Amino acid sequence: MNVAERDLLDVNQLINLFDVEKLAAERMTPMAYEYVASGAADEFTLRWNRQALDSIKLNTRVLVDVSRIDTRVSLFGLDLAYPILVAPTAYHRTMHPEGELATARGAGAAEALYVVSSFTNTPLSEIASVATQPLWFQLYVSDDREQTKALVQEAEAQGCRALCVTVDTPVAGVRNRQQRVNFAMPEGIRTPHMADAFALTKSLTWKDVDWLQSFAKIPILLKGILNSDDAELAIQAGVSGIIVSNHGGRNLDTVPATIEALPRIAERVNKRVPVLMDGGIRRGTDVVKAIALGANAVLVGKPICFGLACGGADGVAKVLTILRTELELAMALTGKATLTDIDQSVIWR
Ligand SMILES: Cc1cc2nc3c(=O)[nH]c(=O)nc-3n(C[C@H](O)[C@H](O)[C@H](O)COP(=O)(O)O)c2cc1C
Ligand SMILES: CC(C)CC(=O)C(=O)O
Repeated sequence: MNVAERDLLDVNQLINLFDVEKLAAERMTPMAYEYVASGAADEFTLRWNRQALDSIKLNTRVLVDVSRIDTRVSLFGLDLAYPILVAPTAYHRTMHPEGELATARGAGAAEALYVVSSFTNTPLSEIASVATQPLWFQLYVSDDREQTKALVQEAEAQGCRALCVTVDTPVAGVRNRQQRVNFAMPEGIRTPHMADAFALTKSLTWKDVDWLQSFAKIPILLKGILNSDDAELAIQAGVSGIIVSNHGGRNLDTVPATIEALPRIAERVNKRVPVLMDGGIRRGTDVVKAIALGANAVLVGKPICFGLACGGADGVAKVLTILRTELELAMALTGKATLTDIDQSVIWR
């Protein structure tokens, strides 16, 4: 049996996103698994992201015509089939030999937008050449601002439709589980767009946001906002969108779950720009909850990595298709035929 056949066999057995992680744990090197699965320090935030979503109850309406469920959403002029994006995650060749190429193919097959990390193991030009759905680019600003400017221009040249500037990582968090396995790039795997994690700048400020906007030709979103005052500053700075994120619990431990931070940020933003959210989204009902509490769309990180590890492009597509299908079922069962119908009334108070 070749790798592709084995991947497919396994992918067909996956029923939900928790199955995907279980199989991935068997399939990945311990180093790669720990890198993906772990959170910072004592992993309170990592757990809270899930617990907070689980603890929200849904309020249903019956006798609503749900024969046509419409999950479409428009973001910055892009029409997406459903409001679930592939979050930017680093180092995909540590998870599957085809790395980011498989991720792009899987996202394409599942009609999902893929946000490509600055820390790819594959040149962006190659990823763009296999992508069949829009790409966005996640930008890490490095100490060398000329390198950063060249990277933005490369992302634009490769057709990326927006930039997600990550603002929650002046340093990576206390990642004890990564330390225990001495996480490092395996021999022969490179990061063509970033020297290494030490190149990240610690001096990123609102001035850099102005600077990026002075030459970027595509919309800029700030990824990693948890504080509504920062959301306000982001809007004053003129950014096009906000991503509420705690980096999947990987940076500062004991910050709140993103679903807890989302409502106050959404309230402050008051629809002036789109608000996206990530962290712990594993079920279609989680997507409904995020939209009800003010998100225009969500992103998923770890499940995509695990899907990739289980079955390359097919695994990525499977994760997205499971989540999309669950979202459609959750909408039908709550009596919400379109995303705009999903408001706070769907949350049980
Ligand atoms: C393995 C891994 C690598 C990540 N790499 C990046 C990255 O390069 N840039 C970035 O902005 N966020 C990165 N993140 C954070 C994700 O974009 C996202 O915020 C987070 O994974 C969402 O939470 P979830 O994994 O619970 O879905 C990474 C997350 C994981 C799990
Ligand atoms: C190189 C790392 C800082 C990439 C990242 O964002 C992560 O591992 O969470």
